Amino acid sequence: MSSCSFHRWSLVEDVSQSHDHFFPSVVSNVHHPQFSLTMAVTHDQADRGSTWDDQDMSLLLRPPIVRSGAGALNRALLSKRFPIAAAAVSDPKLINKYNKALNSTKETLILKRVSPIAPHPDQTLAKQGRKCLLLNPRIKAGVPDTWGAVLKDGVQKEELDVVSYELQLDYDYWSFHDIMASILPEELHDDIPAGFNIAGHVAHLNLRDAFLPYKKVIGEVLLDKNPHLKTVINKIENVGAESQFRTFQYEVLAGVDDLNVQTTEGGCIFKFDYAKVYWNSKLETEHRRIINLFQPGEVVCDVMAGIGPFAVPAGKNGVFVWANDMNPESYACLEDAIKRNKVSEFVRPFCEDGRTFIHKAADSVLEASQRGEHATIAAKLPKGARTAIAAGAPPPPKKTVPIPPTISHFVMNLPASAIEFLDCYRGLYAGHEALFEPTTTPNTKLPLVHVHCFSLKAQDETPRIDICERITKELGFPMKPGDNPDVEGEVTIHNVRDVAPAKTMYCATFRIPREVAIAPRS
Ligand SMILES: C[S@@+](CC[C@H](N)C(=O)[O-])C[C@H]1O[C@@H](n2cnc3c(N)ncnc32)[C@H](O)[C@@H]1O
Repeated sequence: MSSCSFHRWSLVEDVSQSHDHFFPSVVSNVHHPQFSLTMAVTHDQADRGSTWDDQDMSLLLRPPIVRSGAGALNRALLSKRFPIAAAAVSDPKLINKYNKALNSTKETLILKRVSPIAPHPDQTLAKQGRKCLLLNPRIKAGVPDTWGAVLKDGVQKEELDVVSYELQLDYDYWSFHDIMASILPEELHDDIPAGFNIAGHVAHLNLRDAFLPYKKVIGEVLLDKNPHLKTVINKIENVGAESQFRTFQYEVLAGVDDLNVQTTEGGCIFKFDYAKVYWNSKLETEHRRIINLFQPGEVVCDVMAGIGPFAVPAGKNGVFVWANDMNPESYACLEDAIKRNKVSEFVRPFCEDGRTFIHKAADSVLEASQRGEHATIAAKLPKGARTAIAAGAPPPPKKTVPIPPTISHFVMNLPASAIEFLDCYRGLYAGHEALFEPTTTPNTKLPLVHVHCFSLKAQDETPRIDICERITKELGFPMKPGDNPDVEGEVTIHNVRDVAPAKTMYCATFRIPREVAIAPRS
């Protein structure tokens, strides 16, 4: 019954504008078309016999519906008052005792970013330092049936008084998602933009057509709710379709038109103009996964290195990287990142077509090794050495790390077309088969290739078969899905991320088959 009265104010106050999804169980007594969804949830909750916990309360106190998303953002309209009850304590010293007690019975208002302890709603008493505890919305000031034992007891002892309280929540309180749900039409709620690509201070959206009428408001709210952002842009053309370097056309939705960003990934700093080079913060996990496959002292060839999110952190780990990108702007940023992150002993930048670079890299690594090129690194200091050096002891001699003759890994992250570069591995080590097992001690394996690609999003074997067929065609050697890339002809396929409802980005890893690597170069 208590929830009835609660419900009544909800109706009076909210129905015209509400999209409140959660009401107490008796809501099913009310006949209103808006409540059909509500009832399903409510009954489920009644069945579970649950109380209004933290999550329920935040879902209960929703912002008003302001369907003005296509116009200017009017922050003032996002303010709303909620009539709730509060337990006013007769003596401020009692506030902690009752806060604890009412909290344990879930009778206080538990709402993120809102303290349940507030000044007394009566201004005069508030000025005297009187305080109150905000209560769970199911508790009504004038309805003792809704009070629990702690409240009843406190009132009886005259230590508490249950009073009406107006809780005001405004634009600053609501989350981005709350505000979007308030502003956007209901049919868009399932797909409210989330998980943007963020580069430094820039958030990059890729809004579906249905969201375009609301794009400016979306941009503004995003800026308001993310103080570290200064610019929100939206892609206006298809990535890759217009630029071989994977840059894109954009419009600024909110904030300053400045795409010169600085960001960190893998413990390294990158500075770049986001309009001119490729960067995708959603690939951080994939970058880390691949980097973790490399051993210090190995050589990696990053054929489409971009500004170096694989290469530069790998270099920091003591991995030699031949890093190439055909985009001169990316090359310039890569050079900058190498210097900025002090990895020039390990990372070498190149700017050419990956197709020609693959053979050149194998040759140039071999030549560098034969010339005895190496990195010189500071030796790891034993415990206490720093103090000894500071006191005048000579520092330990630097360590020399030789460049090995062969490449251990090739990375090819150009998912739209990298598979089409695989024919370039034919003849990679033509005339140099003695560099690899079984001739070598210890056994040197042929390079692993990690090639990114797109294929169908599917749970079955379809994408794996599709990818292996495409690899087979380019290599001229039969390749099939498998678990162990050390078995010649087997390809392990890692699901990187979904990029569209029916399209997934994968990474296929395989060892270059001997026959392919030692085939004569054409
Ligand atoms: C998807 S981005 C990946 C960049 C980087 N590896 C990363 O993970 O962020 C692909 C890169 O390939 C470069 N690229 C495009 N065509 C190329 C080619 N033929 N040879 C070498 N690089 C190429 C682009 O400039 C772009 O930087």
